[in-house]
Amino acid sequence: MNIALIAHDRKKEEMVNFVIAYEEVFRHHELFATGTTGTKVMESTSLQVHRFMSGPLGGDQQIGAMVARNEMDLVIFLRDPLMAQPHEPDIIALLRLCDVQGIPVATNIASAELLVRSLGRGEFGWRDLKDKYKPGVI
Ligand SMILES: O=C(CO)COP(=O)(O)O
Repeated sequence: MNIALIAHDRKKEEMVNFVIAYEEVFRHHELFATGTTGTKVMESTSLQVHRFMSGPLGGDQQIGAMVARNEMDLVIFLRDPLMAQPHEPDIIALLRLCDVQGIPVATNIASAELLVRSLGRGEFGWRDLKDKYKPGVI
């Protein structure tokens, strides 16, 4: 599965600790991240992460492009709900596209944990049918 990891600055330590805790699950998947988040994850784990640009410079939009093509299977986006971001429109756009495509997205650590445990149990097999599933078409 293709997994996106994104964390705002005050959530980066939480993201790194989370990825360390579930490293054995993440090891079996392709990881993508915004620039700084990806760097911090790679510095603290043995995982390889495809890094896009930093979020404020367009990284959220680059991940959004994969989401729009239904190429991302899970998005973990630890947002900072207490600090305004200069690229807020990009953030909203990314989350909107997750809803357009029906892609699982976690914006806090509790939801992330539930989704990653589900992933570890092999419960994301339905994503293999993604080419057959067209959003908005019943
Ligand atoms: O700003 C971000 C997401 O909106 C995160 O970007 P970085 O991982 O580059 O800090």
